[in-house]
Amino acid sequence: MALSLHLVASKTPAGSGGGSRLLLPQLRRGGITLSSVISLRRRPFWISASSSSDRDSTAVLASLGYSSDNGISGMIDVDAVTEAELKENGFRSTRRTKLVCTIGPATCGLEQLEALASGGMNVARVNMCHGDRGWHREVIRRVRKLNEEKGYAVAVMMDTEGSEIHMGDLPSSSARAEDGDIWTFSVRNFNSPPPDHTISVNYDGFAEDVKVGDELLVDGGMVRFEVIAKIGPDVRCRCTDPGLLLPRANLTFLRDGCLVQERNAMLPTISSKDWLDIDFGIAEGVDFIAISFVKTAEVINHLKSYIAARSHGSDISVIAKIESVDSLKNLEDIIRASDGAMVARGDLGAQIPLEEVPMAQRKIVKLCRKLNRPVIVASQLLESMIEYPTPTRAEVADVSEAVRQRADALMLSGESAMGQHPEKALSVLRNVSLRIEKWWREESKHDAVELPGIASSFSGGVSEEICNSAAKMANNLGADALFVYTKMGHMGSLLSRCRPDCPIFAFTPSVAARRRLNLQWGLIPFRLAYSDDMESNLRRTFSLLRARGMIHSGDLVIAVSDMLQSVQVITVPPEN
Ligand SMILES: Nc1ncnc2c1ncn2[C@@H]1O[C@H](COP(=O)(O)OP(=O)(O)OP(=O)(O)O)[C@@H](O)[C@H]1O
Ligand SMILES: CC(=O)C(=O)O
Ligand SMILES: [K+]
Ligand SMILES: [Mg+2]
Repeated sequence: MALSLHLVASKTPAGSGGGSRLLLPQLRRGGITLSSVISLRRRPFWISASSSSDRDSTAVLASLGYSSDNGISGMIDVDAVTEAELKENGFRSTRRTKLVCTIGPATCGLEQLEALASGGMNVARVNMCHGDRGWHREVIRRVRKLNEEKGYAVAVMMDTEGSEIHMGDLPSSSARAEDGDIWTFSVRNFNSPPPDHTISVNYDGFAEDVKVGDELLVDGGMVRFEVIAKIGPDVRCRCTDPGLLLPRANLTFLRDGCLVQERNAMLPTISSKDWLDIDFGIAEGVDFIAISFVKTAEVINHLKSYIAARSHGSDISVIAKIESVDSLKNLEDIIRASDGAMVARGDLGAQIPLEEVPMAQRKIVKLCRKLNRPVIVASQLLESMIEYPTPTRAEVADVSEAVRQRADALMLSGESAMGQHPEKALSVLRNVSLRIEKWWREESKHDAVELPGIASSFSGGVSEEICNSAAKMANNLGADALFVYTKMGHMGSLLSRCRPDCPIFAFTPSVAARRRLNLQWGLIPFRLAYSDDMESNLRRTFSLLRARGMIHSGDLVIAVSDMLQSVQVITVPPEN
């Protein structure tokens, strides 16, 4: 199909020498209202520029159809935190890295949830390993209630238990294993809490699978035991690396220093309990389902068909947790099949040598960016803050590195679920993200990451090219913001993938798409009904955002739309 492009300068400001791209920033600073439209296929490409006296700009706006209302009216939805941040700091310095908080006993109350929401939590995660469905239902409903009543836009992620081996509940919230202590790991069913120094294990084959001499790792090696005897359903172990035992902690075992994996192959990635949890998640309308211990792309495809059949049009994103050797082997296929990925460093560090985890993280983050899937870096980012009010310098360096790698999101686990300082931990993530992002921009480190074409259709290819060009234009012109009108969020994600210097305002008519966009780097999602008349959309958006003090006349905006597949460069006009 031939694309014909026409360039028409509709009006040239006196003395400006025309509307060349390099002149655009000067034109703007010189008080010139300038707009250009590049439209592929359905419209000619044209650029117009005018001086910014009110009358002239009004004339240009009128020529753009700005004065005609197309009948769509109503409000724009933006969350309370974003609005406050935009007003306070101006939108250039809004946070680009998104934050996920695991909700547990320390944060499940309405007030605590609100403190996290107002502290910048973009996604609340509930881990189905812990608590019962009633508990999780209550948390999800509280988050929704806060969204509805207080104007937050926190998305909900449900994380499946998976069928890996883990410990059962403990008589209290934690127990300490000391060096040389003898503990019994048992597959017996205990009706009440197990006796002292005894831990129940969820997998019936456990006692058969382990051998005397094996090393048993709790939580990826936070505590270690040596198997010293097997007596029927009981496995007696001696503690070799002391530490804290937490309820439902994951168990792995090593034989001659190597991970024992046979049993993994026997168990399904999604257990029968997980399927019930997934039904629960669909019924509660969660935004993301994170699948633990993914081994292949098939399981993701299967789950996505299942969700499509059951969720009646509502769209739930499936996040693949990369936390096993198998998932690393099939990484690209898994990420292609999923809607996003999580670098689940906790369990990953139990399956591969710890010193390999940073490389795996980097590889996963890069690949997700290439394939345009949001990626979350998770586990132990601020582990010491479970207990202490300030992080270690090493933890801050770790968070900085994830931000520098431009991961879409960072996640708190125990720090927010059961720690002493959930809000402080969140504020550390927020402050470090802001600082490192600012540093990155000051250094003007435009990414050298090569973004391969990923579209499977011509139209998809056009969207991709438009977003790549728009992001580049925004960087080169020093634009204040990118605007993207995106029905399902796809164009929004393509822009996010470019990691441009300016923030991306994403307008979508869908409440669910808006919440999902919350997981993606640099996107500020708004809900807005819009028409296929871009000029009118822009006029409305400008007036709605200007009225709320979120943009100002004179700001340079690059607008992209998925309906027209167009790019427009426009200066926010003065109020009429
Ligand atoms: N709903 C909950 N109820 C009680 N404790 C919880 C809950 N959610 C989390 N926790 C506590 O917080 C700790 C960290 O939570 P998180 O969900 O990140 O566990 P994890 O073991 O790292 O994740 P995963 O099980 O997915 O590998 C858990 O070990 C548990 O002690
Ligand atoms: C988050 C998670 O599942 C892990 O790190 O293992
Ligand atoms: K889990
Ligand atoms: Mg895990």
